[in-house]
Amino acid sequence: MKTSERDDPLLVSLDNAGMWRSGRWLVRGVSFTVRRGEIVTLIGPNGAGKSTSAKMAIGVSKPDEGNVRRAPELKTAYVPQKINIDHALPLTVKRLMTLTGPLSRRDIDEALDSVGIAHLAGAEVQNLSGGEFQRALLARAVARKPDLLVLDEPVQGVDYSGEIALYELISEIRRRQGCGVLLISHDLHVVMAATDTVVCLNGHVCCTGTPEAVSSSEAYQTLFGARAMGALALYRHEHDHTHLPDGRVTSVDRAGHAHGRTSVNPHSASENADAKKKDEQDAG
Ligand SMILES: Nc1ncnc2c1ncn2[C@@H]1O[C@H](COP(=O)(O)OP(=O)(O)OP(=O)(O)O)[C@@H](O)[C@H]1O
Repeated sequence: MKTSERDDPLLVSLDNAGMWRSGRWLVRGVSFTVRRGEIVTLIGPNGAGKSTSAKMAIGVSKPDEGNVRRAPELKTAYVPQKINIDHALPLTVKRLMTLTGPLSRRDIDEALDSVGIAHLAGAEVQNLSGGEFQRALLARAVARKPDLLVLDEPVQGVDYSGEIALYELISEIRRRQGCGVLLISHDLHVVMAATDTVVCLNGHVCCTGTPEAVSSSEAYQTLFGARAMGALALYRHEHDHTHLPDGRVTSVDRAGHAHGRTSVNPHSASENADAKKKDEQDAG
């Protein structure tokens, strides 16, 4: 369902949010919303401000301009990009679950079961595979039954088939718990198909849109397998603006005339290698 058609309760909304640190704008003009039951994916090159925007969304960081509004008593769970674990100390999966706060045995068992690793409760965290580790982190987050689940690069260190399985799991968690999901993706072009809204960041919101499943692409079916077509979607976006040194952007209309304003443009998803090349140039 498109975001505009939704009337589910609003969990968080960013309105022109910006953060100033170390003498520069890390991000500026960031606006998006996440509603209950909605999956919003932030994409963008390294350093684009994805984590910064997610941190403003959950209230870990305060915006220096603009507004961030959260639903009253919003319960968020955040799975960060990096977790420092001292591998010199033995740590079981079960213990990892309660490192940041107590949980009942039942909640632990249910959460591990829901992500398919109940059998690894007593396993040492340092021996887990990439996919198992990400599942353990997910279990720790969902055990607290959040309204908003924020996942920073949840498929890192996971191969494509593991990535597809994790995306299916995230969709299932959203369906079962009815929470909103804010996902940060490491990939500029492939997002989980269940994503309702993609927000492309590059210091500001470059564009937003709804991804469409690419079922006709033979190349992608070969690359990811038929099952992937249900879980992944390509996201094509065109950048039609120039970045200004103060963090603002100048948009350019079809006739090539420049306008000094922040641009937010909706685009649809489809396969396009040229767009990929252009994004990588923009990212540089
Ligand atoms: N507290 C801070 N002080 C100064 N600069 C910061 C701070 N936090 C982040 N940055 C910088 O802000 C920019 C955006 O960082 P952020 O982590 O949000 O990017 P990202 O899009 O999540 O990147 P990646 O894909 O590499 O994880 C980076 O250039 C980063 O170095």
